[in-house]
Formats: sequence, structure tokens, C-alpha cells
Amino acid sequence: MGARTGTEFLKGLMDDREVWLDGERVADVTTHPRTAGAARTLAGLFDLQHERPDRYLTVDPDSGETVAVTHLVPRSAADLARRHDAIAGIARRTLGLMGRSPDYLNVTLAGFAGRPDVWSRGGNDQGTANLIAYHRHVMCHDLALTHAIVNPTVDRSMPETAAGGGDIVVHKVADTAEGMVVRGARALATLAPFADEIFVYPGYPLTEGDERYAVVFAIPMSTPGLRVLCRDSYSSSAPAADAPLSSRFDEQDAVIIFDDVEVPRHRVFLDGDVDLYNRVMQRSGWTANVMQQTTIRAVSKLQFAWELATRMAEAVNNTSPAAIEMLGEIWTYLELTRSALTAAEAGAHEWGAGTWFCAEPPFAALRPTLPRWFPRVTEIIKLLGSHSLLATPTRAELDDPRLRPLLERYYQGANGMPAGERAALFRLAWDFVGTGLAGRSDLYERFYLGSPGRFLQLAQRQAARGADFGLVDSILA
Ligand SMILES: Cc1cc2nc3c(=O)[nH]c(=O)nc-3n(C[C@H](O)[C@H](O)[C@H](O)COP(=O)(O)OP(=O)(O)OC[C@H]3O[C@@H](n4cnc5c(N)ncnc54)[C@H](O)[C@@H]3O)c2cc1C
Repeated sequence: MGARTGTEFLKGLMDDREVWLDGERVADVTTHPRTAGAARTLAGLFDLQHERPDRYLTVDPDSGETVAVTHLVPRSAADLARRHDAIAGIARRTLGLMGRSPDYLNVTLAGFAGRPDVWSRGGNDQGTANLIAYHRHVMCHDLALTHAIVNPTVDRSMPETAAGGGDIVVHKVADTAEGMVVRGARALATLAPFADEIFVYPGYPLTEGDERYAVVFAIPMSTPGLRVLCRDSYSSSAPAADAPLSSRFDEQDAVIIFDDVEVPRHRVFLDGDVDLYNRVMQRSGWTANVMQQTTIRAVSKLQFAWELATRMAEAVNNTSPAAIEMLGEIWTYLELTRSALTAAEAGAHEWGAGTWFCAEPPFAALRPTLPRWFPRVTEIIKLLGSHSLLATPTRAELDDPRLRPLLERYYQGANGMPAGERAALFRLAWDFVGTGLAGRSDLYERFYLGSPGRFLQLAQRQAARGADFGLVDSILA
């Protein structure tokens, strides 16, 4: 089949999936007013690959199919550069606001499939073969995946697997003739209503005795018993002129309940091996792989934020030292992120089994740092925008002949900027930092790869393990 079009992608979503939103079971996510906007945006990404095949598509040498570049297992620095270019195009189209555009999981799955040396340890040969076959299936059918790797928080004083009498964390309850039955819940699956399949892989480590929780698998979203409970929608049905971001980019996040779901045997990639479950994320180069995608997205979002903030200051002729300083601050975050990405890509190397990922240290530094920079960027845009963020008549008001002369006079910007242009700019800014979608975006940046506290500790432990303390020792000597 190969790379799909937007129409083919939308058609694939019209199935029996059980999606709950605002207390209602959504019959068709492609037409429901709360999901149609994002579905259209995602369809646009599938069409984009056919508009610029040179950038987004390549021929899979094994099947001869034309597939998305982001599905390929990177085998060289050149492959990573090619992948960068495709990811950057997608991030640019979505302003970095759709963190889980399908390329995120394309890259993740390709990275796992490229490390059979890690997945097959301890005799997991069948699981590894299933994983590799699944990667080929996803690539050749150009499927969009969601993922959920975090357990719902119940009681932080006890092991997660003990919560709710041991029934909350996803676990195997039975083997069947066809595969196995799983039960439990996971959070927080971004893109879930718009995905073809869900991929469940390890988040946090398990301990000995947790064998029934050590499961990795993937199933279609329409699998019976799989229930998708979306958070409140932040999608706006207002015209794009009034809600430029909320009308397009609410990629949704959902808790996934596995209500005794049967997983076919060929879709089980790991079953019962706690040691391997704990190893696959740390040993497969996951961070170095996926953070290429997430950092490219972050660069696009920071670039957008800096351009937007700079235009906001210009719109009201704000040349105060305080404003310039804050704009410069956003620019430093942008350039530091871009530089870390460049450094990580320059240090790319083979990680095992002939698979190439970026160097990890620059990403290990960014991972706890970006969640602190993004909220500061939001704060700066609010400080720069002040009341102007809310003095933004709608397009209908601007077009109303009774209001237009007044609005043109009282809502104009500096240097003759017309009221309509000024309102559009500050509306865009408010949708970026102040609306429901913006609040969700803030939480996303803080937590989408885990919490900064955990990653600072991880970064320090890794750095200390590899250090020789030569400078301190030399002066002490
Ligand atoms: C909008 C959004 C979308 C997301 N999308 C996805 C997705 O598609 N798929 C997916 O699997 N996950 C997704 N996540 C991530 C996931 O749901 C978690 O939020 C994330 O992994 C952090 O885990 P947690 O919420 O349990 O927080 P924790 O990591 O437990 O952190 C909560 C608080 O406790 C502190 N804390 C806890 N433990 C420690 C520790 N050991 N050391 C220091 N501090 C600690 C943290 O600093 C933080 O303030 C998403 C999250 C958000 C907010």
C-alpha cells in the first residue's frame, strides 16, 4: 500500500473505536465538531508527503513500496539527516504544536525495530520477530500510532503495581488460543482518537514478581474492550481567523482503559520478562532516537514563539529595554535548543545492530531543561502582550459596518498597523499562551517526556558514572 493520502487516513478512522468525549460516545472522529479540526490537520500531513515526495518519501528496498522517510530504520548519519528534514517539514506545518504527529511514533517504532540485539535478550526471539514484522506492517500501511507508557497515579506511597489491589496497571489476565487478554489503564495517550493503533511499551521500571505487568504489545484502536476517555476538548469551532490554533491543533490526550482486551499473539512483543522490560528503554537508545524528533519540534515551536513575540512588540512599538531583553531571552532558548540538536546530530553513531541514533548527552541536558524554558516563554508572551491579548475583536466584529470605523480608530497598532492585523496577531498570541489549548500545551511541555525532576537526577547519575573528576583531583593532588 505505501504512503497514504489524507483521504485514506480519514477513511481509516471511520471504524468501531470507542471514543468518549464530553460525556458522549463519538460516532465519527472525522466529522464530530470537537475532533474534525485536528483530523483535517493530520490528514493534511498525509497529503503533504505526496506534495513533496522528494522530502517526505522514499522507496523501501525490501517491499519496493513508497513509504514515509520517518518509518525507516536509520543506518547512517545521512539517514538521520534525511529524517531530520522530513520531521522539520512536519513540525513547521504544525508550528511544533502537535507533539505527537504520527512521525513521533514512526521514529520510535523504527528505533525499536532497529535494535533486535536488545529486544531478543533472554530468549525473546518470537517477540522480537513480531516487533520487526509489526514495524514493517506499520510502515507499509502508513499507520498512525498512539502510545501510552505511564500508569495512572493512584497512591504515591505504594508501588504502582500494588494500587487498586494490583488491577490498575496494565497486566495479562489470561493466555488464550489466539494470544492473551490484558486488563488495566494507561495515561496519557495523545492522538488516541486519531490513531489507527495503540502501541503499549515500558514507561517506568517493574520489580521482581511483577511478571504479569511486563507486557509490550500493539493493537488496533477498534479492538473490542479498548475504551478511549478523552480529556475535555480544547478544539474551537470558531473560524480559523478567530481561533487560529485551537481550530486546528487539538491533538487530544486520553486515558486508555483495557477492559479485558484480547491481544493477538503476533502482536505481543514482550511477555513476562521483567528484566527485559526494564532494559529495552534504557539500552535501545530510545532517548537518542526519539529526542531527535522532539527537539526538531521544539525548535519549530520556539522559532514560532520568538517570531510571534517580536511581531507583538513591533505592533505597539515596544522598544523598551525590558521588552528587548525578554525577546532576546526567547532567542537564547531557541538557539541553545538548535545548537544542542546540531551537537547531538554531529555526534551520531552506530548504537548496535547497524542502527544509527544521535549522541545522547546534548539531549539528556535538554530533556529536563526544555520543560522549564517553555513555561518561561509563555510568561514572556503574556508580559509583552498584557491587555492587548484580550483587546481582540472577532473577524465578524471587524467586518460589521456599525463597528468597523470605531475599531479601525481604537484598535489600530503603531506605525499605521490596521486594527484587523493587530487583532489577528494578538488573537494568535492568546491562542498560543492563554486559551484552553495553550494551558494544555504548557502541561504538555512540562511532562510529555516525563517530569524534569526525574530527568535531572538521571542526567546527574549518568554524568557522574562517566566522569573521571580529573580537574578536582589534579588540584587536590
Ligand atoms: C498533555 C500531556 C500529554 C502526554 N502524552 C503522553 C503520551 O502520548 N503517551 C504517554 O505515554 N505519556 C504521555 N504523557 C506523559 C505522561 O502522561 C506523564 O505525565 C509523564 O510521564 C510524567 O509522569 P507523571 O505525570 O506520573 O508525573 P511524575 O513523573 O510522577 O511527576 C509528578 C511530580 O512529581 C515530581 N516527581 C515525581 N517523582 C519524582 C522523582 N523520582 N524525582 C523527582 N521528582 C519527582 C515531579 O517533579 C513532578 O512535579 C503526556 C503528559 C501530558 C501532560
